[in-house]
Amino acid sequence: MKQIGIIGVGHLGSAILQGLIFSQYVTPQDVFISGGTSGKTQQIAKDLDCQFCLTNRAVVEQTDIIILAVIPRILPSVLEEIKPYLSGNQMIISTAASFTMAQIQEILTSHQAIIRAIPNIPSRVCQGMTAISPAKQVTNKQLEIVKQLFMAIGKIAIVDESKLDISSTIAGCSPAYVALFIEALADAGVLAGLTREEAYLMSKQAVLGSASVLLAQSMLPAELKDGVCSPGGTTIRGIAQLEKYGLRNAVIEAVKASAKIKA
Ligand SMILES: NC(=O)C1=CN([C@@H]2O[C@H](COP(=O)(O)OP(=O)(O)OC[C@H]3O[C@@H](n4cnc5c(N)ncnc54)[C@H](OP(=O)(O)O)[C@@H]3O)[C@@H](O)[C@H]2O)C=CC1
Ligand SMILES: O=C(O)[C@@H]1CCC=N1
Repeated sequence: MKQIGIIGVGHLGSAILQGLIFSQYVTPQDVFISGGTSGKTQQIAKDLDCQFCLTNRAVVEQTDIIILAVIPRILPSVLEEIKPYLSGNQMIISTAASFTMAQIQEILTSHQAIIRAIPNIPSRVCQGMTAISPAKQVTNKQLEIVKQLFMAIGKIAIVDESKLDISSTIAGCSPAYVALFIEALADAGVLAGLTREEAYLMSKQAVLGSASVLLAQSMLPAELKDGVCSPGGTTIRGIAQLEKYGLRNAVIEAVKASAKIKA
């Protein structure tokens, strides 16, 4: 069993932590965590019965795999801080969006085992999606360990680093887009008289069920849409309004903005 470190236990770091424990990929006592100055990390360690470290150095000194889940602005200082304590066979996994492998390597210089992995918040309940891009120097054995780790908390895709920004948007940012859709759907239900509780249950379960049937039956979204739209029925009237108000274009523009695509 490997010891896992998580440096930065905010929204994403805590989702990875909970997912890894929930999946029984690790026992809580094999996870070492450190955070910022808010005191939240100590509380999380207490709640989940994992090991709280006062310093990032202490995490590095006790673990084999180190997951960095601090915001990109803080990442350079954290990399500088841990660099003197890294040994050759430790794996560094950076979850930072838009912080490139070259930028990490420039700071860590000789360290070889570096992986960029962009998971998402549903990892918390082992329904995550992680795009993984290893440095060229990462061995097959090391990559297999990283794959197993993220497969414990969801699905994975190994991609070239050139595809990591767009993967991070499609899977990493999209839970926020989907939450907006669910909220809007529920708002409409409340407008028509459902209670907030009824509206959220119905809209959340409809989105979950839709994604589940698409995945389970390898169904195309268009097939699901066509199947729901009865001839002359209620759904097609709603679809026409979604097209009128530009749902597709709004989503495409959102992705372009998140991924900084200029097309
Ligand atoms: N949120 C998401 O859905 C996703 C995020 N990511 C990436 O994950 C990373 C973290 O994002 P997110 O979780 O949203 O950010 P948060 O702000 O929620 O979490 C960052 C955490 O870093 C801690 N921290 C601050 N300074 C230090 C330090 N010097 N050493 C150790 N820990 C520190 C903070 O602790 P404290 O609270 O105590 O200050 C905080 O809990 C980013 O790089 C982002 O690009 C990638 C995919 C999805
Ligand atoms: O908003 C962000 O920058 C991070 C990266 C992907 C999802 N959240």
